Amino acid sequence: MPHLIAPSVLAANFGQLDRDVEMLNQSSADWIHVDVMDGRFVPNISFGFPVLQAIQKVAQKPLDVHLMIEHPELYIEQFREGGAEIISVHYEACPHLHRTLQQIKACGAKAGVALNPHTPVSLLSEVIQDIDVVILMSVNPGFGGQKFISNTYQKIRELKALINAKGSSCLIEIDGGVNEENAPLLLSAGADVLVAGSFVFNSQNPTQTIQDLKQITF
Ligand SMILES: O=C(CO)[C@H](O)[C@H](O)COP(=O)(O)O
Repeated sequence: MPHLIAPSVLAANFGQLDRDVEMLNQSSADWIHVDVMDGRFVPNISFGFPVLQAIQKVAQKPLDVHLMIEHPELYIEQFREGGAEIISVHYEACPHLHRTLQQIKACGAKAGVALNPHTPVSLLSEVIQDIDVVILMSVNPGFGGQKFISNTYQKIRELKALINAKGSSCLIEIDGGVNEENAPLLLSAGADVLVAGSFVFNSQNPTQTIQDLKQITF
């Protein structure tokens, strides 16, 4: 499967969100990554339902919603109604992860689980067959523009081995500090989806930057 690119609108210009989402529509982006932060699970607050709905009105690509929130199970249906096609919750925020994954699937979305940098992939061993996407955080969640954590390469290889061992079809998504230098290494380690925020939106030509990420061969 060719790899997927999911630009993160966390790094977009919120004063011109329509314009930036329209740029993503016209680009070779595959998904639109939407980071929801509650100021409790992570030390930052991004946005919630009204902004998601504003994105949904314009977006013509699947919305990949990454919930960096406590008690995500309280809001799954609302995020689905807001247009989320992929809903990812954090392993660290879900004491009843299996139940939360079933809840996400029951409302018709793809189910994702995100792991903080310190969380081992082996903890997913009993649920990997129930997961559509694992997000490996390659920065500590909460802020865009941080430095990539290089331990991620090893985690990708471990996760790939777990996926293969269990016969899962789960995708591996990498989120945080992705750029043109680490992207080929991430893909060769086994990543399927690359999230990129600052690298895309802070570039001179975001459309071209997305195209460059999409065309990486390794
Ligand atoms: O989940 C996130 C932050 O918690 C962002 O999606 C991630 O940091 C991407 O931004 P950048 O590419 O700027 O690192």
